[in-house]
Amino acid sequence: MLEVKDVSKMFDERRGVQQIDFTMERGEIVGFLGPNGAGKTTTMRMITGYLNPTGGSITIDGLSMSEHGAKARSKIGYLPETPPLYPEMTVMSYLRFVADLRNVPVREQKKRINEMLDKLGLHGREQQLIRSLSKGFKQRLGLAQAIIHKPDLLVLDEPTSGLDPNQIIEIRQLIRELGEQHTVLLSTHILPEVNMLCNRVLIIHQGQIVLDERPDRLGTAMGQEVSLHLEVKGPTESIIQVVSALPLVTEVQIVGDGFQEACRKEEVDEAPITTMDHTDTGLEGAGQEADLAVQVCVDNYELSTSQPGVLSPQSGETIKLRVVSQDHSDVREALFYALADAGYPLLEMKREMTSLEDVFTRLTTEEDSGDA
Ligand SMILES: Nc1ncnc2c1ncn2[C@@H]1O[C@H](COP(=O)(O)OP(=O)(O)OP(=O)(O)O)[C@@H](O)[C@H]1O
Repeated sequence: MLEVKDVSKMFDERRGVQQIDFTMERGEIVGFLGPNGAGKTTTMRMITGYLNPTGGSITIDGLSMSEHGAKARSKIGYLPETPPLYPEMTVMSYLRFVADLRNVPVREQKKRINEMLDKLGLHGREQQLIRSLSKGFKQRLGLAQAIIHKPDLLVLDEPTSGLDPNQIIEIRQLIRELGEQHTVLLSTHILPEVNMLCNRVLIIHQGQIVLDERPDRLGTAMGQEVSLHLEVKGPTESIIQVVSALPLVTEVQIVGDGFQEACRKEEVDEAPITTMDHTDTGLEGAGQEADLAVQVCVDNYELSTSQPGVLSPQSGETIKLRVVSQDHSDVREALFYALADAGYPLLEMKREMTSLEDVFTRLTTEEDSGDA
């Protein structure tokens, strides 16, 4: 529904945005992140038609912003960083004013304004002067002016900035609800807000998009392995055999206390992490005999899993494993059933996620290099 293609806006040689390229599909809530001065507001102002790009094209629902500006703008609602409110107007007179401005048909205006009062919790404040509203209520009114004409795309520039924690929760809830009916582009400096609200994240740095990814795939995008952490009850070797026999499992590590305990029993030097590589077992399908060419490596000490009893914690003991799968495939169900079938209770399983904070810091603190 939105296509931003090769869009640039240079204010001078250094400042502005260069060759921004991304699309948004209907129903998406996209978080737009970047350090101060990265180019978020400039990009949003071009998308909403407030600023003309120096190059590239912006299309909304097939309508080019440069050729069909008014029609394209009618499909967009925009809440700038500072809501465009008139302090001397009452809430009601302001809503009438923006309904006119946004060409809401006169016969529909009363109903539409009522919907806005309902949706944004503004009932009872119709006659209040805008200047006497709290910041949270001003933001609600700002959202009302952005959606009064039922736009397809909602562009929100730091909508929770400057609000107190309660107001932030309220506005986030409103954004979540609005996201059910509108496509939303949301800029923010609050990274957890993106995890809470968005199904995609764009990071802009020094005027260029440096990341476009789903929040749950950040690790993959950064070339990091996605791994599962398991806690399983039962004998170490047998559990390792069961887990490593799964065809898509490529690596198993024993982590944490269980293994240290097992090592001490055998008077092996303390080694909290072991690695078992299963990349080349030749397994092709589930249920096949596993050629357990698997070794548990502890520093220079190697233990073959085919020698039973070498690592055998007492019954009732649990082990913690880190499991990596081929091409980040989802092996959670397979692990669950394999361990259940083998009679080893799975006590915990969680995915190790790369945090948005890590990714943001890595992508936006690099020096201004030639290819930045
Ligand atoms: N009207 C303007 N004239 C000159 N330079 C400008 C203008 N507007 C923005 N800039 C510059 O363009 C760059 C991008 O600014 P922009 O406001 O888009 O960043 P931002 O990511 O929204 O930052 P913030 O998070 O601080 O709001 C900055 O270097 C800024 O100084």
